[in-house]
Amino acid sequence: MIEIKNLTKSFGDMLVWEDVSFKIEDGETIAVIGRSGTGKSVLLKHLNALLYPDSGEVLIDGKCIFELSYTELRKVRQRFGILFQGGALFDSINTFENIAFPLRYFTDQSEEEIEHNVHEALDMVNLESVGSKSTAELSGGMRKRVGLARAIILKPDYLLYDEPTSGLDPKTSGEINELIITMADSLDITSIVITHDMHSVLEVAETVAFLDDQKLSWFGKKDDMQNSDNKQLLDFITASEYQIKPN
Ligand SMILES: Nc1ncnc2c1ncn2[C@@H]1O[C@H](COP(=O)(O)OP(=O)(O)OP(=O)(O)O)[C@@H](O)[C@H]1O
Repeated sequence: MIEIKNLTKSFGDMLVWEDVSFKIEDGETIAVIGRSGTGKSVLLKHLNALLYPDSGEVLIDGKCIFELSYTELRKVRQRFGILFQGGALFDSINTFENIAFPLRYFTDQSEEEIEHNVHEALDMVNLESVGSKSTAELSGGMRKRVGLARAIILKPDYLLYDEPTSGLDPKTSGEINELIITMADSLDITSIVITHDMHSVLEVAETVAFLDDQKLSWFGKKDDMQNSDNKQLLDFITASEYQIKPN
C-alpha cells in the first residue's frame, strides 16, 4: 500500500498543493485528475521520491520513502514502472534495446533471458514484430506501447502513467485503456494514472483523486463522482465530453 500523508509542496513561494492525504491500496487503479497546472505530475513524482515535499510523508509498505538511504531508495524505485507522456524512448537505439535497457542497467540477466523477457513484454502490449524497428518508425500509439513494455520489464509493483492517452485518436486511446486494464489484471499491479481524459477515467479507474484549488479537492470511488456536491469536480467532469447522467 502507498499512503500519502499531509503532503505539501511549493516551488519558491508558489504553493502547488497542501496537506494532501490519501491511500492507494495494492492492486487498485487510481486516476489523478485536475486542470492543467494543479500539480498532478508533481504529485506523481513524489511517489518514488523524484521530488521531495516541503512537509509530509509517502509511506510504502509503512516506510517513509523520503527517509531512505540511496541504496534503499534505488530498490524502491525499481518497484515502479513509469509510462512517460511521449513514451520517452531513446531514439539512438532500436525498439528492442529500448525495452531491454532497464534489464541491462538494473539486472545481470543473460542475453537469452533478456531476449525472452523483451519478447514477452512486446507480446503483452500486442507488438510482436517491431523489435528491430527504429523508434522513428513507430506511430504515437506504438511509442506508448513500447514505453509500456519498457515500464513493465522489471515486473514492477506500481505502474505510473503520465497522460497515457494524450495526443492519441479515440480508437488508439481505447486500445491503450484496454492495455492499462490488462496490465492491472494480468500483472496484479497497482496503477496510478494521471489524465485529463474522462473516458479513460471511466474505463480504467476504480478510485479518483481530484486536485484543485491547491489541495486534494475530492477523493473517492469513481461511481460516487456523479453524486458528489463538489462543484469544481462536477465542472471539471462536465467540461470534458463526458456528461453526467441525472439520478
Ligand atoms: N521542477 C519545477 N520547478 C518549478 N516549478 C515546477 C516544477 N515542476 C512543476 N512546476 C510547477 O508546478 C505546477 C504544477 O505542475 P504539474 O506539471 O504538476 O501540473 P499538472 O497538473 O501535471 O499539469 P498538466 O496537466 O498541464 O500536465 C505548475 O505551475 C508548474 O509550472
